[in-house]
Amino acid sequence: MLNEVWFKGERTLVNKNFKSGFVSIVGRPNVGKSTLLNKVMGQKIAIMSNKPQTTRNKIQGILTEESFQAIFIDTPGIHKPKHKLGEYMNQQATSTLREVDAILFLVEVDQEPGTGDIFIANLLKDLKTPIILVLNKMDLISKEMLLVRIGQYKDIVNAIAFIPISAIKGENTEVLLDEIKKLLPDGPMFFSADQVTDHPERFIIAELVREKVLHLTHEEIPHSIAVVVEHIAEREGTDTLFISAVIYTERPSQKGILIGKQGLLLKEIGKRARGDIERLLGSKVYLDLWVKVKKDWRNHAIELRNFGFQNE
Ligand SMILES: Nc1nc2c(ncn2[C@@H]2O[C@H](COP(=O)(O)OP(=O)(O)OP(=O)(O)O)[C@@H](O)[C@H]2O)c(=O)[nH]1
Repeated sequence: MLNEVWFKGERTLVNKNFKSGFVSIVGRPNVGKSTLLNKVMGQKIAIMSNKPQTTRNKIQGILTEESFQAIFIDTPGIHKPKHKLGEYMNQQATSTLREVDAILFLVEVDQEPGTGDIFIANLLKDLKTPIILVLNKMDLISKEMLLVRIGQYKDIVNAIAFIPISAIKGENTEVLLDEIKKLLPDGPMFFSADQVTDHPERFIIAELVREKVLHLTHEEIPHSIAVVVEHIAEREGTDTLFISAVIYTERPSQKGILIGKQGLLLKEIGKRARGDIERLLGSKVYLDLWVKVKKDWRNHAIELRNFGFQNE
C-alpha cells in the first residue's frame, strides 16, 4: 500500500507504514563503528584502520529498504581531548545524540568495560533517546565470556537491548537491524532511495587517501595529516577522471617520511587509493598526489576550518 507524501516540495510515494529516522553510532575509538557502518551499508563509506581516531567527521550512511530508511551517523570516537582537533571530535560525537531516534553504543566485547566506556555510559545516562548496546567483536570470545560481558554492561548502561555482533564478519547484524527498525518512527524518505551518503564525493575521496596513509605509516604521522582534494575533472577525449589531492603534514620531516625513498611510499599510497576511488566512482582515475607542510595545523582554528572540520 503506497501513501503520497510531500517532501522538500516534491510529491513522493512511500509505503503506508514507512519508517524513517536517524541513528547515531557512538563508542570509544577503535571499537569498530566504521566497520559496522560499512557492513550494514554493504559498501565502503567510512574509512577503517586499526589506529584509534580514524574517523574525524560525522559520516552518514543512508540505508533504504522497502519499509524503512535509516540514516546512520558515524561519530568520531569519544576520548579525552589533547588538542583542538580532539575537542572538535568529541563535540561532533555528543552534539547529535539528543536529536536522533536511536543510539547504537558500541563496545569491544573482548575487553572489560574500561574508563572510556564508562565515560560514554555516563554521557548517555540522562538522554531520552533509546540506546542499543552493541557488543562488537564477538568473534574474539567464547559464549560464556559473552554472557559475563553482557551482565557487566547491564550494570552500567540503561539500554533497551544488548546485542552481540561481529561487524567484521557480519554476524548478527541482521538482528541488530531488526532492532533498529523497531525504533524508527513513521516518516518519509529523507533521501532518495539510491543515495547512500550525504557527503560529497570529494570528501570520500580525501578520506580514502587518508585511510591509505593510516595503513602505511606509523607513530605520529597518521594523526598529523589532513587530505584535501583540490580538483576533480574529466580528461578531455578520455574516460579517465583527473583528481589532484594534497596531503598536509605538520612538519617538513613528516613530509619526507610520507614521500619515502625515491617517492616510493607516496606512490604506494596513490596506487592503493586509486583502486578504491575507481571502485567508488566506477571510472578510471588518474590520481595526482602532493605532500605539503602546514605547520602545526591541528592547533589552529582557521586551519581546521579550511580542512573542513567545522562545528555546525
Ligand atoms: N575481530 C574483530 N575486529 C573488528 C571487528 N570490527 C572491527 N574490527 C577491527 O577493529 C579495528 C577498528 O575498526 P574501525 O571500524 O576503524 O573502528 P572505529 O570505532 O570506527 O574507530 P575510530 O574511527 O577510531 O573511532 C579495525 O582493525 C577493524 O578491523 C569485529 O567484529 N571483529
